[in-house]
Amino acid sequence: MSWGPQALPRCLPRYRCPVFVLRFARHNSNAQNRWLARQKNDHFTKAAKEQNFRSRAAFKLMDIDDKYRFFKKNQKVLDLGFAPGAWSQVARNRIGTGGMVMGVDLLRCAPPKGVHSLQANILSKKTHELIRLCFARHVQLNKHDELHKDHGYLQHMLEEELNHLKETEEYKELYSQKDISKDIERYPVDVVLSDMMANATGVQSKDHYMSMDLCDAALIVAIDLLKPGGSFTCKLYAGSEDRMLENRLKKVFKQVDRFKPQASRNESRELYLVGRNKKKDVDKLKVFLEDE
Ligand SMILES: C[S@@+](CC[C@H](N)C(=O)[O-])C[C@H]1O[C@@H](n2cnc3c(N)ncnc32)[C@H](O)[C@@H]1O
Repeated sequence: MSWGPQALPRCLPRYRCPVFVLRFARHNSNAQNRWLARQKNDHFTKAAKEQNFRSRAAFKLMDIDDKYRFFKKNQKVLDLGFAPGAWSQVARNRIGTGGMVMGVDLLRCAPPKGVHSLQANILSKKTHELIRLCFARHVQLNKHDELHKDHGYLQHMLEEELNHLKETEEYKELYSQKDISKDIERYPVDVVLSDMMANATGVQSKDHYMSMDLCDAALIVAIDLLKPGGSFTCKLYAGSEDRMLENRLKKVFKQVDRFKPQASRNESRELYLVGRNKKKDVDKLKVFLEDE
């Protein structure tokens, strides 16, 4: 572990004073020790290990789906912020081998067996276009290693790939179509999941706003790609604007619920919004611009 100023959270000024750095390092390592001890004794962490899930987060999604039952066999599922991959494992198990799960994450992460993956930033519109093409089966993104070999971060390659795709007939057909009977390609996804979370700064309001931005990005993906009747689940870090987000969801889904899964720690400000039964012909501008 590095103890230099770069190890400090972003919320703190970059003090060069060695005494401050040492005190902070001691405080930080105490917090880490407490976190490790808590993880070691945690029932869900043990159960995740026993059941070969990549993290205890698997139990949150199982709990959510046990209550709202949105997974069905053979669905197409988009898992935003999938790394390390526990939610994708749960989705894969619940939809069976006839469906498709695609995970998207900023981080480089080999996906679980049977899951497609894309290393990209969901805040980029290009990522949304690639996801559509991938689900519409016009591109196969399961060539993870080739795509990532020489470029840790994929944005540059996504742009090249997208420029190339824009010249193909499939792309032109997909984006020029007006025929509503092609809904499968227009709205290729049955379930959108988002467990995205940026690195916490420890400043509550900042963490809340960062979480709101990620939820809004996930909601835009759902408006653009999720089929009518489809379902949506997103994690948020509670704060002053979560009711506004919930209201936006109500313009997109017929049923909207808040849920705190058992595996979510009581002291954590995280909670989940679940939207079911997506409405037809949702107007994005009305969702985001009209009075709440
Ligand atoms: C709590 S983890 C997700 C855990 C995952 N659901 C699981 O079950 O293993 C949150 C993830 O969101 C990702 N993330 C944060 N911001 C993102 C962004 N703008 N685009 C894509 N992924 C993002 C992070 O890299 C991180 O891997």
